[in-house]
Amino acid sequence: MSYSSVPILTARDLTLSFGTLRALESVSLEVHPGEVLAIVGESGSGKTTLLNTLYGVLAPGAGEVHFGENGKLDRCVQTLPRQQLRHLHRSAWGYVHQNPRDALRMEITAGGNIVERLMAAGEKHYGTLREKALFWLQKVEIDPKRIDDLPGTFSGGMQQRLQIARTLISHPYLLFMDEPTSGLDVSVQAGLLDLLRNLVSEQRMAVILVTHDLAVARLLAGRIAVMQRGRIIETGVTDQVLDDPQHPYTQLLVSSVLPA
Ligand SMILES: Nc1ncnc2c1ncn2[C@@H]1O[C@H](COP(=O)(O)OP(=O)(O)OP(=O)(O)O)[C@@H](O)[C@H]1O
Repeated sequence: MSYSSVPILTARDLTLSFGTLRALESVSLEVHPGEVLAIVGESGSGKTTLLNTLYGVLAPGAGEVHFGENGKLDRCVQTLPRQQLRHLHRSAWGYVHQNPRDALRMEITAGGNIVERLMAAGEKHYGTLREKALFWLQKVEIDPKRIDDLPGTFSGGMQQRLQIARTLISHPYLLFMDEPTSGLDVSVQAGLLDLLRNLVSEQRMAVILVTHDLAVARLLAGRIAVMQRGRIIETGVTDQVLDDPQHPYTQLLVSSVLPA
C-alpha cells in the first residue's frame, strides 16, 4: 500500500520522562487516513506511554503532535484548549482500553453506554437513541435483548464489544487501541479480532494499535513501528518488517514469537 496522502496525525521528536526514567526518546511517526499502524515491543518499551502522549493525556517534555483532517495538520494536541481536547475525545477520536471497565459506565445499561456519545452530541430523542443502541449491539454481535442489562452481567469479551460499540457510534476518524484483545481467552480473542478487522475496514478509520502480540499486528495492521526502550527502532510495512526484520532487536522479537 502506498501512502501518498497527507497524514492525519504526525508526531515529531517526542520525549517524555518519568523522573529519571526516559520513557520516550525522540519518537516521530505519521498516521495516514484509513491505515492501521501497530506499535509493538516488549513490556516496558513505552508503547502505552506513546499512545497516551499521542492522544493528549500525557504531556511530553519535548516534541509535538499535530493533527487534522482534509489535508491540513492545523491543530496541535499539546496546545489545544482542554475543552476542545475533551470534545475531540468524545467525537472525532476514539480510545479502546485494554480493560473495558476503564471505559464503560458500569452503573448504566448496555444501551445507555452505547449511546452516551450521541447524547453528549445533543441527541435527545429516546426512539432514535434506542434504535441506534440496538443497531450497534447487533453490529458487535451482542444479543439485542441484552440492551437493558448492566455491563457487569456481561462476559469480558462482551464488555470489550460494548466498549467498541460505544466508541465507534460517533464514527471517529482516528481510533487509539491499547491491547484490545489481551486478557481474553484465545477463542474470544479470535472472534473479537475478526470483528475489529471488519469494523475498521467498513468505517475507514485510521487506527493506532498498541500490542505486544505480533500475530495481532500482522492481522490488523498495514504498518508497524517497533519500540525498544522508548525509541522506535524499526518501522515499515507489517509483512516486510515481520518477514525480513532489519534491526537485531526486531529479529529477536520475531524469532522469539513467530514460528520460523
Ligand atoms: N505513571 C508512570 N510513572 C512512572 N513510570 C511509568 C509510568 N507509566 C509508565 N512508566 C514506566 O515507563 C516505561 C514505559 O511504560 P509503558 O507502560 O509505556 O510500556 P509498555 O510498552 O506499554 O509496557 P506494557 O506492554 O507492559 O504495557 C516503563 O518502564 C514503565 O515502568
